[in-house]
This record gives sequence, C-alpha cells and structure tokens, in this order.
Amino acid sequence: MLSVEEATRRVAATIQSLPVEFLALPLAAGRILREDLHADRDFPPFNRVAMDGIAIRFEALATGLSEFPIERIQFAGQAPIPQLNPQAATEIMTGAMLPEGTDTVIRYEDLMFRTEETTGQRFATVQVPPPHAGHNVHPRAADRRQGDLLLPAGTHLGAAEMAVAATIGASTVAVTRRPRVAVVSTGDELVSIAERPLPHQIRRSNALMLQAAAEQTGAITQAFHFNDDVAILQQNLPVLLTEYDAVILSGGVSKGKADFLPEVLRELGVEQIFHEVQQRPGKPFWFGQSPGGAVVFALPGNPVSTFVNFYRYARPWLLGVQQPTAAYLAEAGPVPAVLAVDVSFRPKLTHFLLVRLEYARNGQLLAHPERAGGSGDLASLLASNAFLELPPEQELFAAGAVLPAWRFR
Ligand SMILES: Nc1nc2c(c(=O)[nH]1)N[C@H]1C(S)=C(S)[C@@H](COP(=O)(O)OP(=O)(O)OC[C@H]3O[C@@H](n4cnc5c(N)ncnc54)[C@H](O)[C@@H]3O)O[C@H]1N2
Ligand code: MOO
Repeated sequence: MLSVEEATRRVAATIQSLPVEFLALPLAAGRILREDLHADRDFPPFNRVAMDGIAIRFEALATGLSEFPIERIQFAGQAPIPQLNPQAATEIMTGAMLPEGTDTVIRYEDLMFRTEETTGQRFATVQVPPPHAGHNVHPRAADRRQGDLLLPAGTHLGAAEMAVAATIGASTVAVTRRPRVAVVSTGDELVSIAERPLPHQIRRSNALMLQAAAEQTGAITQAFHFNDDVAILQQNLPVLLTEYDAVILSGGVSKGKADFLPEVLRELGVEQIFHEVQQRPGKPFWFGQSPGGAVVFALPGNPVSTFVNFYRYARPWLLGVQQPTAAYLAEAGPVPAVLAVDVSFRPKLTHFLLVRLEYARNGQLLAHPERAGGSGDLASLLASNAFLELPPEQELFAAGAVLPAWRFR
C-alpha cells in the first residue's frame, strides 16, 4: 500500500498552473498575481510634507531669524508655488508637496502665531527649533524608486498588496482564474439537508463541508449528489470530468457491494493514480486523472476521513494550481507543533490525530489531542483545529515530540 509521502508526491505531480485571466483590480483581492508589477513613480513621488505647520528654509534659522511672515497657505492636492523669499514661510498641510525654496517643516505645536493689526500680515514664531534640515519632510524616493519590482508574479493579493497595486495604478491585473470544483456526494442513505431522514437515513453533510473548505482556497464549487447506481454514475460523471478542474467525490470507494466508484471511474477512462493510502483515517482514498486533465479525488465517505483527506491532499492541490511558485507550499503545508501528552498508535499506518493547537506561555505551539470517536464522529471536528501527522514506523510518541500539524481553522 502507498505511503502518505508517495501519495503526496503523486498528487503534487498533477499540479499545473491554471490559466491567467485579467481582472479589474477591485475584483482581484485574494487572487494570485501572474505578472510583475513595478513602481510607476518614486515612493513618495514628491517631497511630501509630513506635519501640518509651516515650510521654511532651514538656513534662515542659522542667521538668527525666529519669526517668519506667512506668504501663503498650501493644502494637499494643490500644485506648489515656489517660495522665493528665503526669510518667509508657507503655511502648509500634511500630504502637500514641499514648495521649492523650502526644505523643512515646523509643526503647529512648535509655533506661535500673531497678526499685525494694520496690515493683517500673519507671522509665525518658532518656539522649538527643528533639529536639522529636512525635518518633517518625507523625501521623494525615500521608500522605493520608480521601476522597482514591488509585487512579483506569484504574490497573493492581500490587503497590503491591494494598496500597493492601487497606488501604482494597476487598474487591471493578470491573476490566476479560480479553480472550478465539482463536489459530489454518493450514497443511497443520504437525503438532502431540508428533508427529515427516515430512521435508516442521514442527511448529506460531506458536500457542504467540502464546498466550504474548497471555497476557502479560492475555488468555485458546485454540489451534486448521485445514488449508488452504476448507470447514474456512468451517465453523470463524464460531463463533470470535462467541465471542472477537479471532481471531489465522497463515499463509495471502499470494499462494499455498492462501492462502484473506482470501477466506474476507470471505465470512464480516468487513470487510477492510486487507491488506498497507508493512513488512518482515510485509507480507501482513490485518486486519478482524466485524459482531459481533470483530477478526481474520490474520498472515503466517513466524514472525518473526507475532511482529513481534503485538508491533507486536496487543499494543497487547489492552492498549488493557483500559485505558480513554490510559495504555495508554505501556505498549504503543516506547521511544527509539540505534542502535549504521550500518545500511542499501534497499526503500521500514518495516523492523523485530531488536536487542539494552543500557544504555551513560552510561545511554543502545543498540540492537545481531542477525544474523538473515530472517522464517523464529525462532531469531534468542532473542538479541534488541526490534525497531527504521526509517522507509521513508530508506536509511541512521547510528550514533547515535535510533529507536523495540519491546521484547518
Ligand atoms: N470491508 C471493508 N470495509 C470498509 C473498509 C475496508 O477497508 N474494508 N474501510 C472502511 C473505511 S476506513 C472507510 S473510511 C469507509 C469508507 O467507505 P466509502 O468511501 O465507501 O464510504 P461509504 O461506505 O459510502 O460511507 C461511509 C460512511 O460515511 C457516511 N457518508 C458517506 N457520504 C456522506 C455524506 N455525503 N455526508 C454524510 N455522511 C456520509 C455513510 O453514510 C457511511 O456511514 O469504509 C469502511 N469499510
Ligand atoms: O480509515 Mo476510514 O477512513 O477511518 O473510516
């Protein structure tokens, strides 16, 4: 049977970048950028006044001058008028362009004002002299230069990236199109969430779970349900394989008499890349790829198995096809966590152990195992926020062991 490492490698081998689409910037938040974006101007683009007050020439103070006549007032957004008199001041607001002939800004808090009654002329007296020329000025190009690479292809457009893209006028951007995912539940025992189940029936929860989890990666999803019927599966699966980038099925992949999926998928020309992984939960996981390129994650139907397999294999795939650089691995992969108590697990399987991750006072990420009733106990997912990956070659895991933790919250 395939190891978790080998299954991971085979899933990763099917990752190919999805095509690029061009979007108006406001619609691109959360997407992966697929072009390099450079500074179109210097940052800041002009000598920017950083405090409300007056602009003067620093040299004037050295001559012993401390009172300046105010020549004019300049607001942010007004084109500056050069100040020709080196002994005068321009009253000026934060965000304005520093006028030629001045080099220093003194804030209102460090000034006293008086108005000459006869002429109406206003004067500012410096109470606290500035320490150096350039004080309270954010000089042109201090932060970045025109032409600098600011957002390389592969950047995830979060809040900071949106601000920088906006400031350089990237009104339309090239981004990865969203993955299209069909989520399919199978099983005769499953009824819709609006129905009152008969005693032998249950409501189908996996499809909604998978939709929510896939949409969080940026995918567009649509849900389907098929009964355990070979003809229905044969009739409905082909169109999904042509219209979606990934088809994520749940149920119908183990050894039961109604577990038709592996056979039907093979008959439909989907190449089986593996069936069964040396892991618990989620051993009967089937994975394949159709000739058209769509991948098929046929996940075991027990809700915790479906859930764990999604986060362990399908989520990294969905992030990988959107992110053409290796950066996706950091987002998709596990974080190291410290086991809080001793744990033993006998079977020669990789064990995915539901845990609650919590920061200890020393900053360590501690993993507390959660009481769980097995792979059917979907309520156990509520109390946990990650699963630890315990390797198969070991039976005892002592408190303090550092292990990979896959977070899902
Ligand atoms: N003889 C064997 N039997 C089983 C094996 C095995 O190795 N030999 N493996 C067990 C393991 S492990 C798992 S996991 C399950 C997986 O089986 P299937 O993928 O075929 O899933 P089903 O039998 O269809 O369903 C299992 C379980 O999950 C419930 N389910 C299914 N779909 C949904 C849904 N959309 N929403 C909510 N719940 C769902 C279903 O009702 C079943 O209770 O097989 C073991 N058997
Ligand atoms: O290993 Mo199955 O996935 O637990 O119930």
